[in-house]
Amino acid sequence: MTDAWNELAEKAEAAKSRRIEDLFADPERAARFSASALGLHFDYSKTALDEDAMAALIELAEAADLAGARKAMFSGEKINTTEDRAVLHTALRNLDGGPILVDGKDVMPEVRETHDRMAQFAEDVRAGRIKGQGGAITDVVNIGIGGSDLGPVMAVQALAPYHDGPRCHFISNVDGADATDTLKGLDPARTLVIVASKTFTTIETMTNAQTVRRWMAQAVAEPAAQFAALSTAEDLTAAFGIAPERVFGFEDWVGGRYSVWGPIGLSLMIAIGAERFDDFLAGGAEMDAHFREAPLAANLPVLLALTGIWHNQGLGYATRAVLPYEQRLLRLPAYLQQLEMESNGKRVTKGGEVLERASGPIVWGEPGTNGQHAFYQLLHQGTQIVPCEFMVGIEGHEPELRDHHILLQANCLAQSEAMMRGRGIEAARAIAADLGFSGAELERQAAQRVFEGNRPSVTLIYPRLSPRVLGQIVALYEHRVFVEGVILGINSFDQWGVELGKELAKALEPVLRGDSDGAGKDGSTLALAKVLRGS
Ligand SMILES: O=P(O)(O)OC[C@H]1O[C@](O)(CO)[C@@H](O)[C@@H]1O
Repeated sequence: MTDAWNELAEKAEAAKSRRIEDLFADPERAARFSASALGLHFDYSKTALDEDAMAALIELAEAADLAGARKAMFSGEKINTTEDRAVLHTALRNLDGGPILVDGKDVMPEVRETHDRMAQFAEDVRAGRIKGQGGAITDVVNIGIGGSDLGPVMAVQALAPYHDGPRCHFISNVDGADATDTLKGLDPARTLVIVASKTFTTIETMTNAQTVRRWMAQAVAEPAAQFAALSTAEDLTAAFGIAPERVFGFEDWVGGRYSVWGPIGLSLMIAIGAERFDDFLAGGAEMDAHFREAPLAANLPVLLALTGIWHNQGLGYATRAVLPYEQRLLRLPAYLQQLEMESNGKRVTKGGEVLERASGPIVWGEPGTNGQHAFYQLLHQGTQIVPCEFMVGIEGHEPELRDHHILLQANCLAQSEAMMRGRGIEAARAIAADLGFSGAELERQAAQRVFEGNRPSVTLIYPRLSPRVLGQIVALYEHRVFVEGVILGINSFDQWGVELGKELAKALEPVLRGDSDGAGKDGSTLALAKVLRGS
């Protein structure tokens, strides 16, 4: 691996003196630095990558035995080594596929059985065969956090044009404002509550679940009868009082941030129906097949990962902006934050050695065009370089508003063009002169209008954002994170970094209630607690 990393460092050093725009002297560059599959088109030509750098990146992937790691994941090996678990979210979308063995047992019959039970339940709710105590279900409230919230919330919003079921709402934050504002206006007697928690112990979710049950109890005789649960912990769902036929279980080989494909996706299934949910799964399965079969140099998740490695570990750019030009992908950046940062934000390798390089970028973003009127100023002229990932659909869902869509696409392309080309001092001077400035003032005004350019971006183009296309995109990003993790040598499937804060919060509760003096706590924490207690 060291040789491959050294090789990459050399290529990155060489690239620093290169202007991306100049690489387009090669008329074939856009074709050679892009790839298409399954109707998706990924363009990475507006980066400083050249053939040599690409070869070094592919070599890095090969040196990390990406092909072997991929095979291990898909075949149910326990690649989550700290928790001794297989990683098989791909099994949840393998409905038409063959057996997958974990500890010698085929997991597919149970996956299919749970999927079919979910589908029956979802369709019964949608058709009014499963009712609330005041009539047909009009609203569904999903209570969950992290992976038990972000996947469904992102997908439900992304697929709004396909909703024909009850309205879906989401409560995640332990801030009582979330439950209060979400429940306002809902009829408890016609609301289905889904408690989504892999562990069924997460404090935020359990606190919200108790609160919502009390809200429900004020209006109906049997509040628990209007609850369902999605969890691996069936003993705890029973203790909460949820009937077994309303519990949809899954195994520990589904990581929270990879769980939208199974029971955690129930709210999505109720919103869009079982058939369309299956299209979403089919899209994910198509991406799985592509990831397994396409050669590395034409493999979309691999290419996305390699451009990520190039920008973060190679060139040292600390953050990455995800910029979907699709308002319905409003929550995709938050979803990807968890997917990428909880998976790869690690300090040591699988073997426990401290990482020698950055473990992954800070991922952030907002839909365009809104972001253009907010933070793009820094992307264009700020002193830090932020590689951008643009996303845009060939078509929207509003054919009657085609003008809007063309404007959206034009803005998306204009931004990546502006980032790459910038605007030199001569052009800036001409603008200042046109505005009537001269002499020293002209120079001062012109300097403000210079864009250095040479800022890298990649662009993903997709057909209309249908359930199938969304499935492809989500699986694309999952595998991208996997590839990056393999190259870095880390375990992308545990999340020990979230534990310490949870433990400390538990210990601080009595301090904030005034039941403990917080002996052993630092001075700042005690002083802040005192201010919060108002004493
Ligand atoms: O589904 P659960 O067990 O409630 O966990 C919710 C989230 O909390 C985390 O464990 C992190 O705290 C995430 O990995 C997970 O998605």
